[in-house]
Amino acid sequence: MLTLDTVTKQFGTTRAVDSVSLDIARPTMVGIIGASGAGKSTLLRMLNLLERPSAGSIAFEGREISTLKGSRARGWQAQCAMIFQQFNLVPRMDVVSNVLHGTLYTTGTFRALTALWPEVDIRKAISILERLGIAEQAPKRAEALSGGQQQRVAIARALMQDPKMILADEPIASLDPMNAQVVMETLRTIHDEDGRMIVCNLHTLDTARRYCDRIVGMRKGRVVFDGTPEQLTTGVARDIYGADGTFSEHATSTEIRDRPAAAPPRKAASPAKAAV
Ligand SMILES: Nc1ncnc2c1ncn2[C@@H]1O[C@H](COP(=O)(O)OP(=O)(O)OP(=O)(O)O)[C@@H](O)[C@H]1O
Repeated sequence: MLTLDTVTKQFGTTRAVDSVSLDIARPTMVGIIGASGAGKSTLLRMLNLLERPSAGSIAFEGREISTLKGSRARGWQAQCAMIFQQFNLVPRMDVVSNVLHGTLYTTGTFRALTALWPEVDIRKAISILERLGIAEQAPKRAEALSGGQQQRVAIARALMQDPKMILADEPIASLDPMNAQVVMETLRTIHDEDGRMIVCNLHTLDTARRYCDRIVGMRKGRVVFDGTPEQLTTGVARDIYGADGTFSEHATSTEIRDRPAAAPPRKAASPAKAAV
């Protein structure tokens, strides 16, 4: 499904991503972990063409995407929605218009400039907001919402694209533990219910273990771990982070492990499942 073959990204003398090869055979929830500067964001940004590889290839369903240009590149970006740590909403615009911006890859900017959204799109946007539990926020300005609500608006905007894959670059890094939990459960539910691939950069080990089927550990641009949550032991994590014996998992924890039993149904991760 998604195949990276010796993908490298060089910025001047910095090799941000170094010969990364990954094969993800079916929609999976993948977590990418690693210390700051390990290359996680650069890897994600290459997947949706915000950056181009210096070498190597990225193929989705057998089609090379890293060399796509113009409308073909935009077509791929529509299938490969991205959400960011800082939400990237238009703060003074109402929530539903922010969500409708998710259609721009397919409809062009004219709609946004004129705000002439087709009723069918408005209904779709509201139904996505309902699904994410924030429909009552639809008329409010985005800036009036909490961080967790804003990130759910960003997820709604991504879903408006009906993407095959959602890329999330540190989606909970700006959120408190409760909002982080809501956002991660939202992404997991979208994965479970819609069968969309989700690739998520995460700073916190407990979050990666809890929500992802497969975890990729990066260090200095290279993949140094690729396995299941169960295989991500403290010793392995210490290697990924290049830490010594004083390494404490607590330092990378969002402390959302002990949430009450209100979690949505979650597929159990298994070695067979993750080995894709
Ligand atoms: N546009 C750029 N120009 C030059 N160097 C860059 C650029 N983007 C990233 N880098 C460098 O590439 C390396 C990897 O950065 P990247 O942001 O991908 O790491 P990261 O693992 O996502 O880090 P963080 O968790 O802090 O976001 C770093 O050394 C960074 O300074």
